[in-house]
Amino acid sequence: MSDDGADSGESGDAPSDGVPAADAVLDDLFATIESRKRELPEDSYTASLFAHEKGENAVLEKIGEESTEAILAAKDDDLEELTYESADLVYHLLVLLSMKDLDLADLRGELRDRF
Ligand SMILES: N=c1c2ncn([C@@H]3O[C@H](COP(=O)(O)OP(=O)(O)OP(=O)(O)O)[C@@H](O)[C@H]3O)c2ncn1[C@@H]1O[C@H](COP(=O)(O)O)[C@@H](O)[C@H]1O
Repeated sequence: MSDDGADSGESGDAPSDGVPAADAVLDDLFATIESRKRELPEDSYTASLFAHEKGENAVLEKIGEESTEAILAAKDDDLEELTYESADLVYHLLVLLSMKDLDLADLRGELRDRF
């Protein structure tokens, strides 16, 4: 996928305030993650995952934690918390895909092939 437009809401249908439209948010988030991987800015949490001394274990641990938190929220029927933890989980999964040089096209292709 293209790395252009990372962080600037340039997916074509973004509002002028730079926040991506809901249907573009995964693409814009992934473009931002790819940009952080490339540029490694010091103040970026995403960049800290790519540069972490634990290597990929840092993001794998976060995926484990966020999965557990999502499960606990579901067991509690706490839908707001489930949504919040699911967003944390998806974000960290996208970081993992990027770390492994996969992208949203790979994920979309796999899901589409299951229809
Ligand atoms: N979507 C996310 C995102 N989701 C989660 N996180 C971070 O993931 C970390 C999760 O930590 P924790 O497990 O402690 O979760 P918590 O929410 O703090 O607390 P609990 O889940 O334990 O209740 C926090 O530091 C969050 O800030 C994210 N950090 C960044 N992004 C996106 O990435 C973009 C770039 O961010 P930077 O790399 O920081 O510039 C941002 O603009 C966002 O769009």
